[in-house]
Amino acid sequence: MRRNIVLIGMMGAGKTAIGGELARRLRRPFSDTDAEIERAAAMTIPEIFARDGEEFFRARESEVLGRVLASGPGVVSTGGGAWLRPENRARIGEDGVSVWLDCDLETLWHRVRHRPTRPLLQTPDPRGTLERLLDERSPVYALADIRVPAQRGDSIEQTADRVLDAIRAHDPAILEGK
Ligand SMILES: Nc1ncnc2c1ncn2[C@@H]1O[C@H](COP(=O)(O)OP(=O)(O)OP(=O)(O)O)[C@@H](O)[C@H]1O
Ligand SMILES: O=C(O)C1=C[C@@H](O)[C@@H](O)[C@H](O)C1
Ligand SMILES: [Mg+2]
Repeated sequence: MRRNIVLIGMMGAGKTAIGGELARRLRRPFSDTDAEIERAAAMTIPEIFARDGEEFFRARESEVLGRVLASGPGVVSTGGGAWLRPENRARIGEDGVSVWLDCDLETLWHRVRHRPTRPLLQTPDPRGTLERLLDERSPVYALADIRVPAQRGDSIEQTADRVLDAIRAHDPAILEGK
């Protein structure tokens, strides 16, 4: 049963912000896998990357994702890399509808450039890194059930409206089911 609404996409696309808005509107529990990992580890994501490495983080991410999907129906915001692992995509497909918040490079860069909270962007050329990640990942994000454009001109409320319209068009039962 496709119970959960699962937001995927690049860092800065708005998964956390839009996910919280959707959960409030639908009165469903909201989970953010990055926040759950930080809470369980009592460390920030940059600290986990620095101490234990990306592979360790990815393993925790898959565990947390499985746990929050099983506890649905809810709204789940994933970390930007979660959808890239085939096992995570399969798990999301079993228990949720995947929604790609598709955001352009300029908007992403505008949102993430002043934040030191994304370890993958701690490179000599963070904008170039962001662009490369966007190019590499977009074909994989495109495997999501639903794509919603999420550009800078749109408010969080407008993008949340678009997500709900797109889910309704895809399968209205997702919004009705408890
Ligand atoms: N229209 C908008 N849609 C989404 N986010 C917006 C919008 N306008 C401003 N923002 C801000 O942009 C930032 C979006 O980042 P957010 O943390 O939601 O992205 P994310 O996809 O969860 O990234 P990550 O993968 O790093 O967790 C937030 O600070 C949010 O408040
Ligand atoms: O895009 C990514 O790979 C990441 C995005 C963030 O949400 C965090 O999950 C972490 O910084 C990695
Ligand atoms: Mg987030």
